[in-house]
Amino acid sequence: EPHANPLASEADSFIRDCYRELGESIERTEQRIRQIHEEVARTGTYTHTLEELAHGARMAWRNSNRCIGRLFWNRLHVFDCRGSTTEQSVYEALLRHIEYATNGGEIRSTITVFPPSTVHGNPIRIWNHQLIRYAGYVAPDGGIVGDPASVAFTKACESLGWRGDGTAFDLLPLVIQCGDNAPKVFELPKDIVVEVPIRHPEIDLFPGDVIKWYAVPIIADMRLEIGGISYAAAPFNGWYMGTEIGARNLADKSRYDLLPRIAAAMGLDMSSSLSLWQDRALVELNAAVLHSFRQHGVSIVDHHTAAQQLGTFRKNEEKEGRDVTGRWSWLIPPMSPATTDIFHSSFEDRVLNPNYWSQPAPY
Ligand code: HEM
Ligand SMILES: N=C(Nc1cccc(CNC[C@@H]2CCCN2)c1)c1cccs1
Repeated sequence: EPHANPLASEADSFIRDCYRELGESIERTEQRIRQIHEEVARTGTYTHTLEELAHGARMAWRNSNRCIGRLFWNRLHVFDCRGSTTEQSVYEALLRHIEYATNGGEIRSTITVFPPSTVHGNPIRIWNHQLIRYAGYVAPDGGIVGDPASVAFTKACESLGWRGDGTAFDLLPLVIQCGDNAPKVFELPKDIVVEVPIRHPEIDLFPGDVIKWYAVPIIADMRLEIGGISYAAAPFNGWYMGTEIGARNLADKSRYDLLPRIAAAMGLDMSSSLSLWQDRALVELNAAVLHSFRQHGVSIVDHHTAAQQLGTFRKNEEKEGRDVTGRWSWLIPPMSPATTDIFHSSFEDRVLNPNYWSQPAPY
C-alpha cells in the first residue's frame, strides 16, 4: 500500500526480500511489516532483529558492485554491538573484531555493527579509514615519511594530541566519536596486529630495508544501509587481494612508490620505458607479496583466483534468479587485467539495497 513515510517503504522492500531469502512464510512477513509500520509511526524509526541485521549485512556485501570478493557473501560473521554507546565500549569491540577476524592468519570475514544513526541523534563514527593503517608525515623539506594516503588523518590525530614515532610504518590510533562528544583517541595495541614482512623468494628487492604490510584490511569509514536504517559505524573486513598491496599501496607514486627502488635493486635498464622495467619490478613485487603472506600463514588471494571466484559468484547468482551487478572499472585488477575473464565481460552498474556507501569524512 502507498506510504507517506519513505522509511516504511524502504523497510517494506527489505523485509520482503530478506524474509523470502530466509524462507519465512508470507504471513510472518506481513506480520513483521505491520509491526515495523507501527514502530515507525510511534518512534520515527525501527529496530532490526539480529537475523535481519545479519542477513542485511550479507545482502549489502552481495550488492557491492565494486567488490571482486563477493563469492563468499553468505559467510560473514556479524557482531551485533548496537548496545555499545560509549567510546570505551566501542574501543573494546574494535579490539575484539581485530582478534576474531585475524584468527592467527586464517582470516574470517567479519563485521561489527554499532548503534544506527537514528532520529534521536548520537550517531557513532569511527574516524579511521581502516582500523589498521600506517601514518603519513610531511617532513620539513616537503618529503613524506610513511603512507601519503594517511597524511590528512595523521594530522587530525596529531591535533587530538596523538604523537607517532615518525617511522614509515607507525600504526595509527583508533579515533572514536559518539554523537557530538569530542572524538577520543585510543592506542592500537601492537600485539594484536599481525604484520607480514615482504620478501621475494629469490631476489633481494629492498637491500638493507624492511618493507612490510598489515594482514587484515578492515574498512571503518563506510555506511551500511539496511531497509532505510543507516549504520554509520559498521567496520568490516575480508582478506586482501595481493594486487591491492603490490600494485597499489606499495607501487603507486602517490603511495610508497617502491618500483624505481626495486628496478634498481634488480639491475634493470631504467634508461627507457622500452625495457618495461616498471612492469618487471611490479610483477616481482606482487609475487613477493603473495609469497610472503602465504609463508606467514596469512590469508590472501591472487587476482587470477579472485577473478575466477567472481565468475563462480555470477553463475551462482544467476542460478538463484538474482541480477548480478558490478562496476567493471573497479572489478578488473590493477595488474594484468586482460588476463582475467572480468576484463572480457560486462556488468550492469545498477545500485541495489541493502548496500555499503561512502560517507563524508568527519574531520
Ligand atoms: C573476503 C575477501 C574479500 C576480498 C578479496 C575483497 C576484495 C575487494 C577488492 C580488491 C576491492 C576493491 C578495493 C579497492 O580497489 O580499493 C573491494 C571492494 C569492496 N568490497 Fe570487497 N573483498 C572481500 C570481502 C568483502 C567484505 C567482507 C565486504 C563487506 C562485508 C566487502 C565489501 C566491499 C565494498 C563495499 C567495496 C567497495 C569499496 C569502495 O567503494 O571504496 N568486501 N573488495
Ligand atoms: N580486501 C579488501 N580491500 C578493500 C575493500 C574495500 C575498500 C578498500 C579501500 N578502497 C579505498 C582505496 C582508496 C581509493 C581506492 N581504493 C579496500 C577488503 C577490505 C575490507 C573487506 S575486504
